[in-house]
Amino acid sequence: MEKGDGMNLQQLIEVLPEYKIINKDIDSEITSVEIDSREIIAGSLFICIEGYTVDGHDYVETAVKNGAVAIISEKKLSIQDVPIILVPDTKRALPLLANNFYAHPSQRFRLIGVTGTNGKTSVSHYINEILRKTGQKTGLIGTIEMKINETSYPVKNTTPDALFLQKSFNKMNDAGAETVTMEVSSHALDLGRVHGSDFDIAVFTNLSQDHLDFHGTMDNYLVAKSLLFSQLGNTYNTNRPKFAIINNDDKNSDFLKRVSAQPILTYGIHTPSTFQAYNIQYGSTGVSFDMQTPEGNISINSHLMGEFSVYNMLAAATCTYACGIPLESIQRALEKMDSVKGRFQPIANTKEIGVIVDYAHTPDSLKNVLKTIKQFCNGKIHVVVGCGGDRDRTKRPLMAQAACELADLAIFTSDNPRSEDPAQILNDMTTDLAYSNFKVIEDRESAIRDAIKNATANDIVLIAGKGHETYQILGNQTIDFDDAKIAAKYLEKY
Ligand SMILES: CC(=O)N[C@H]1[C@@H](OP(=O)(O)OP(=O)(O)OC[C@H]2O[C@@H](n3ccc(=O)[nH]c3=O)[C@H](O)[C@@H]2O)O[C@H](CO)[C@@H](O)[C@@H]1O[C@H](C)C(=O)N[C@@H](C)C(=O)N[C@H](CCC(=O)O)C(=O)O
Ligand SMILES: Nc1ncnc2c1ncn2[C@@H]1O[C@H](COP(=O)(O)OP(=O)(O)OP(=O)(O)O)[C@@H](O)[C@H]1O
Ligand SMILES: N[C@H](CCC[C@H](N)C(=O)O)C(=O)O
Ligand SMILES: [Mg+2]
Repeated sequence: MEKGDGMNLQQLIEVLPEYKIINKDIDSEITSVEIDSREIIAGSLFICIEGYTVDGHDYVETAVKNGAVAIISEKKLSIQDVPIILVPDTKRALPLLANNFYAHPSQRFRLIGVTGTNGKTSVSHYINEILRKTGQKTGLIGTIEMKINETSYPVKNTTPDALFLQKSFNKMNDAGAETVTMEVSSHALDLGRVHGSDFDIAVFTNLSQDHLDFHGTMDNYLVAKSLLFSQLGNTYNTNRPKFAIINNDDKNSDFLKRVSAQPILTYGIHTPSTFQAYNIQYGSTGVSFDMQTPEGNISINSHLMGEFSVYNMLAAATCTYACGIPLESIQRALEKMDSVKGRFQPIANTKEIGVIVDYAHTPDSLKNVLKTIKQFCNGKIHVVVGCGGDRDRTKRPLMAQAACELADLAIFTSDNPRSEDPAQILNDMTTDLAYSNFKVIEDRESAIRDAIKNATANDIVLIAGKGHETYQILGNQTIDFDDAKIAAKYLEKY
C-alpha cells in the first residue's frame, strides 16, 4: 500500500512511548486515522480527543458502528469488540501517529513556519508568491485557505490539528511540493498541533496584545510563540539548512534569539539588521524603499501600503533569501505583489471616497492601519469596527481607544459576537472611553451603510476586523456576510 493508504496497527503504534493493549490482538490493517467519528470509514483507527466542547471518548460506539477497527483512548472504555490502546495522553499520541501513518511527510520538503500577532497571513502569502514566481511547486496553509500550487482548499483554523496537518502535508508531497509555508498560531503551538512537523525556517513578525483569553498573560503568549523557535530543527536530522528569521525592531527579538539554537537572520527598519529598509517613501498608491541585504542593496517600488507592509516585505525577502532565491527574483516579485484578500483591500467605486476593508482585529494592527491612512488622507477618516465575542475581552477598550484617537469618527458595531451578547461587547469597548467622536450601531450592515452614506469627497472609510471573512457568527447562527460586498452595495446606492 502507498503511504497514507494503510498500515498495520502494530507498526503504527510502535512510535508511542507508552501504551497498554486492552481486549484483542492488534494485527489489523488500518485504512485511515481519524479523530472525528463522522469521518470514520471501514478499517479506521479512531483517536479519542477530549475537546473544549465535547469529549471524543463519548463517540467510540458510533465510531465502531461506522467501521473503526481500533481505538486510541486515555480513558477506560466499556466497549469490547475492538482493540483499545490505552495511552496517558491522546493529544500527545495524535501527532506521533499521524506522522507515522503519513510517513513523516514534512521531511520531504522545506517547511517554513510564520508566527507573530499580526502579519502571518500576509507574510506567508508573500513568501509563497515569491516562490511560485520562481517556478517552485508549493503548499500554503493559513487563515484564508490551504493551497497546493494553484488549487485552493477551505480551512477551519489558521493552523489545523495535527491530523489534518499531516494529511495535508502528505497531499502536498503527492503534488511534488518543494516548499510549504504555513502560519503557526500561538494556539497551535500551545496545543501541540505542530508537534512532529519538521520546520526548516521559522519567521517571527511581531508581538502585541491578543488572545489573552487563551494565554492569560503576555509572558505566556510570548512563550507559546517562542516554541516555534525552540523546536526549530530539533525534530528530525534532515540536511536542509535551518534559519530563525526575527524582526529586530520588536522588543521580544532578543528573547527569541536566545530561544533558538539555529542560525539567525534579522530584518528591521529602525535597528541594524541583515535586511534593513531605509529611504522609505509613503505614497497614496504604495510605498517605496531601499533594502540593504548581505549581497548589496535593492530598491522596491511596491503598491502595498504603509510601514507594516514594509515589515512584511522585509520578512518575506529575508525568508526567501534564506531559501536561496536570487535577490532580483525577490525584488521583481515584491514589486508585483498585490495585497492579500481583506488586507488593506480597496473597494473600487466611482465616488470620490476611499473605502478599505482590512482584517485589523487587534489594538496594534488597528493603530497601524489608521496611521497608514492618515499619511495620505486629505479628508476625514471614518472607521467601522467591532470586537469578536468569546475572545480576549481586554483588547476591546484598547481597540476602541485606537479608533477614536486616530480616526475622525468611529462607528462601533458587531464583529462575530459568537455566544456573547453583542450589546455587552460594545459596552466593554465604550464604557471607559474618554472620547466622544464615536457612535454605536450594533447591526454591522447598518453601520457600514451609515459610514458610506455620511462620507464626503476625499474621506476614507475603513471597515476593520473581518477582512476576507464571508460570514458573521451570531450566537449559534452563521450568516452570510462579506464586508466588501456590503460596502459595494451601499457605494452603488449612495
Ligand atoms: C478552542 C479550540 O482551539 N478549539 C478547537 C478544537 O475544538 P474543540 O476542542 O471544541 O473540539 P470538540 O468539538 O470539543 O471535539 C472534540 C473531539 O470530539 C470529536 N467529535 C466531535 C463530535 C462528533 O460527533 N464526533 C467526534 O468524534 C472531534 O472530532 C474532536 O476530535 O478542535 C477543533 C478541531 O481541531 C478546532 O477546529 C477548534 O478550533 C476552533 C474552531 C477555534 O475557533 N479555535 C481558535 C481559538 C483557534 O485555534 N484559533 C487559532 C488562530 C488564532 C490566531 O489568530 O492567531 C487557529 O490556529 O485557528
Ligand atoms: N506586520 C504587521 N504589523 C502590524 N500589523 C499588521 C502587520 N501586517 C498586517 N497587519 C495588520 O493586521 C491585519 C491582519 O494581518 P494578517 O492577516 O496578515 O495577520 P495574521 O497574523 O495572519 O492574523 P490572524 O492571527 O488573525 O491570522 C491586517 O489586516 C493589517 O491591518
Ligand atoms: N484568528 C482570530 C481572528 C479574529 C477575527 C475577528 N473577526 C473575530 O472573529 O474575532 C481569532 O480567532 O481570534
Ligand atoms: Mg492569519
